[in-house]
Amino acid sequence: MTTPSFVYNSVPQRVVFGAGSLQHLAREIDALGARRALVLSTPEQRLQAERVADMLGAHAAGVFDRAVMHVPIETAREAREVATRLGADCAVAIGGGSTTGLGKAIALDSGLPILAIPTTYAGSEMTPIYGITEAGMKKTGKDFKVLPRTVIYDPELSLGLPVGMSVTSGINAIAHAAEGLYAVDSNPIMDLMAQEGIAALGRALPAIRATPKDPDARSDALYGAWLCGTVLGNVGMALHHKLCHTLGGSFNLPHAETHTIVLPHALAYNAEAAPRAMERIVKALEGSGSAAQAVYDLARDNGAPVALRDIGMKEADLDLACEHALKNQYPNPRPLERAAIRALLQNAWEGVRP
Ligand SMILES: NC(=O)c1ccc[n+]([C@@H]2O[C@H](COP(=O)([O-])OP(=O)(O)OC[C@H]3O[C@@H](n4cnc5c(N)ncnc54)[C@H](O)[C@@H]3O)[C@@H](O)[C@H]2O)c1
Ligand SMILES: O=C(O)CCC(=O)CC(=O)O
Repeated sequence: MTTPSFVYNSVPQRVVFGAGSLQHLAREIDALGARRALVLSTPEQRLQAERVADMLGAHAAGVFDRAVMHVPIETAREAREVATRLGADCAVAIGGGSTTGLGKAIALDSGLPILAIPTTYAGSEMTPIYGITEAGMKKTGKDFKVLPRTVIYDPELSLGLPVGMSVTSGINAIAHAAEGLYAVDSNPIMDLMAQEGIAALGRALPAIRATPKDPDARSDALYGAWLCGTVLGNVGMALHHKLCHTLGGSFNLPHAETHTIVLPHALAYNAEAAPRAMERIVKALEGSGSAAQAVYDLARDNGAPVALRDIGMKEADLDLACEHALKNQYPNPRPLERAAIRALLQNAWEGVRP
């Protein structure tokens, strides 16, 4: 096989990886040239945020603990005001995609550098993509100002991530890599990262289910999340991400669970149009059937939800979801066909194995 032509953009970002790597926080803040860090978290992770602020000592400007999913504009404004009032010259985001997303909303406005400390596998820390919700509509955009300058991946911080959330968050990460493998602007470097990322999560999730505090499995999962997040940040996403964005944004479905349920069906939809991508997914997951089945089995066998009806989606809303998904055209290996997408949504709602 000859190597195809491609464009690859490399972006400067520093990653510090390993159990206990949070101990290097002060050094990393110093390397950013920052003096006063505003620490961000959700209310649930306030204690972790306070620990981070304690480690920063005089370099902590304060803790803002009101991050919530999908970054409501009101929260973003409040956090921006707090950052200005406290004279922060850097934001430290400890948590999942919601907290990193809040840091991005501050950076978008002020250019403040972000140091991200991810504790889920969503992968936002590796992307220049931001999302802000205003008047019930989530808008996303891309700006390199919001890409965290430094990321500290410390698997010890995710030891307490509940098993259910670990599995769905891990499959959210797999979705980034899977769609990266058939992206219009894919490239061989991202393909390598995608396959390696899927394989790491495919190994890690069952191990986490068996032993939630297994340090090696947590480390493997975070490594996979890093690789998959990098793919999301570098190449364009397709039908699957569009569907999840619609289902999350318009029907208020939970983010990682929605990804987990929809991915097998989106892969089945694209299977014939993207055979090489499917082969790589099957290989990474050591599956015996199709890529769609391998992802479905990973979810089902590890206790994750497999049906949209089980996470609050109404059957009566499937037509509207289909309309939304067809509204804007976007690249996808298989053309967007109304009847087939409606069938995909029905299958995902019922939770049938593709
Ligand atoms: N911009 C991007 O590139 C990108 C990528 C992926 C996801 N996202 C966004 O991120 C959001 C979802 O992020 P998420 O799935 O990470 O969920 P989340 O950040 O909302 O976290 C879910 C819950 O888990 C808690 N939590 C996180 N880590 C924990 C830990 N180690 N132990 C115990 N509890 C923990 C959080 O405090 C929160 O209560 C969505 O809004 C999504 O759109 C953005
Ligand atoms: O930051 C966002 O809200 C958009 C990117 C995103 O959520 C990626 C995903 O669907 O996992």
